[in-house]
Amino acid sequence: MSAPSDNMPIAAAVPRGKPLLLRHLPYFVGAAIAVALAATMRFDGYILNILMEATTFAIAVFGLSVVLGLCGQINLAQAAFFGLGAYAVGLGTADYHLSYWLCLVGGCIVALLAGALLGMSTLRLGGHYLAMVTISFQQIVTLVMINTIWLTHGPDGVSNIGRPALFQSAQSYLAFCVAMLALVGYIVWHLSDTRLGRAMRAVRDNELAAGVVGIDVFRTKVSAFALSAVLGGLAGGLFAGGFAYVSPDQFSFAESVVFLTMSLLGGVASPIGSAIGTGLLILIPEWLRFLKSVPGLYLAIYGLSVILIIRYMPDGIWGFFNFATERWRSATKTKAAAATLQLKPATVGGDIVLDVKGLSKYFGGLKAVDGVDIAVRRGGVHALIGPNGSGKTTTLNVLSGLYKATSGKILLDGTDITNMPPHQRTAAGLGRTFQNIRLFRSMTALENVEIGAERPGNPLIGAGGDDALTERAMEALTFVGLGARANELISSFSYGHQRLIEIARALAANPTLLLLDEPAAGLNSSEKLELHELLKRIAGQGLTILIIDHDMTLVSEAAQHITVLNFGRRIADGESMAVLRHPDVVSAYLGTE
Ligand SMILES: Nc1ncnc2c1ncn2[C@@H]1O[C@H](COP(=O)(O)OP(=O)(O)OP(=O)(O)O)[C@@H](O)[C@H]1O
Repeated sequence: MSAPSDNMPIAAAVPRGKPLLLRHLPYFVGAAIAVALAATMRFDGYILNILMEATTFAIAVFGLSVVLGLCGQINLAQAAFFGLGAYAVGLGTADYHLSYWLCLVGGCIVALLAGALLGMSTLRLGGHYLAMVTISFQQIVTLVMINTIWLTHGPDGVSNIGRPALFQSAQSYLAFCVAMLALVGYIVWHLSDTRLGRAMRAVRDNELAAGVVGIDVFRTKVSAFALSAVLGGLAGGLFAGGFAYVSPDQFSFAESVVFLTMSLLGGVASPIGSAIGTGLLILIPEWLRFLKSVPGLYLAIYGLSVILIIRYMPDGIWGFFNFATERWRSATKTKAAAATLQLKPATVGGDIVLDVKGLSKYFGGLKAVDGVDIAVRRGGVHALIGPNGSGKTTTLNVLSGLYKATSGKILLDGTDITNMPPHQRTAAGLGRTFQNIRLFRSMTALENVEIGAERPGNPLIGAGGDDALTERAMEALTFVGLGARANELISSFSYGHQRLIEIARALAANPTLLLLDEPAAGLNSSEKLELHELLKRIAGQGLTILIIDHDMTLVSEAAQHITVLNFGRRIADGESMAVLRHPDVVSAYLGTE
């Protein structure tokens, strides 16, 4: 690993000195100029329509940058949510003569509810299943718009849609839409640095690890989906007021694909990318209009341009340029000293921190874990060993809630956690690392560890906010010797250092019990020595560790107590040296002469 020692005097930290609004002042100045230009420049009707379309579409595409870019969930029904907002304003103002504002808010609420319901019923599905469900929802909404003629006027659409009294002229309404775009853009841009935004990014990068560090994965996904839907609804409401006419063909599946293409083209991970993609997909057809005289040529060139951009810039145009400047920006972040990490594990229960009774996990007919008892004493290191396939990782997965136990009971510090989902177990004080490292790869080391520190119930963070979070994460990174590299992306760290970051992420959460799944796997001998030193320092602060490892030197030196599994059953348990000399262990695990 060769990590710098934990005595390194300096550690990098994100500057949070200036108040947020002051730091973002240039954004608001730029937005104010854009609104002023939209309100005062003289546009002809054609340009005004293009600008109105680009502005409202961009808000809907911002929704995709939340659900797809931040949270990694596909949504092929954004045009349906856009349509719900548009019809709420259209029908409300034209047929029922309601206030525009009431209809706009109503449309957002309808889209929000539809998004939340759709999300709640489908987000346990992943990947292509989710895509199919969103397509079906999109088709249902389109069919309702076409066929419920008594309500929607069917294919004829809704005309004479009203605008607010304050923005009656097309120009002033455009300025209002630009202001809304700037506001929504700011919220979406800032979202990724909030607790919810970090949770979304963690879910996108590694759903399993996100659950284990304390994030409620399902709730995070539903929130992202609902937020995306509400932005779709808002955009649709603004669009209806801008064009005074809506019809079902404007909100079809094809439009959802256009929204998706806009977000992918510009760079789905950022609202700036979404705005670039929207602008380009609206402008390219206008620029290529002169080609329409040759049948097919226009569409061929349009399609080819989009394919080329996506092929050579898979993260979109903004993602491409952003990546180029990322390393430079992380290198220029300011540095601040970090205090020494304090581990203050809770001590609610008695002498036994983890009490596992009769734990079983069957995969069909295979008894991977079969009636295992483990009692982990408070303080010190307890090892769980056994030959390959003996059930060690399965035991850890059942303990951390990734697998549901077939039978048995798990008590953590006196609390029964047997039926809790992973994030609740983390909140109860369980921390873990993985055999195959599971870090959030699009984030820096510091961001990864901040997410760990953020675990619900971490008494060391409390209401301390972002500064306390950063401080805690810096302390944990410095503790494992990587404080000076806090702002580097995960991809720039060696395998051994990534293991240390995973341990720092777990430590930042101040767990009651730390589960380490083969932390020495893939490390060379000097890295193993450093790991051993680290384990000693962790145990020295009173944190209890349950470790799985195949390295018998590490296990015998670090652990005071060992439990041995073979074919899913416990074959020995007790003080380390006695267990390692036990004849059953020698024959089953270490082999006989
Ligand atoms: N998700 C799963 N579905 C079916 N069988 C599984 C699953 N996970 C593990 N197993 C099986 O359960 C048994 C125990 O596997 P496990 O990974 O827990 O062993 P282990 O002791 O951790 O092994 P290793 O030291 O090689 O990591 C093995 O036979 C494995 O094939």
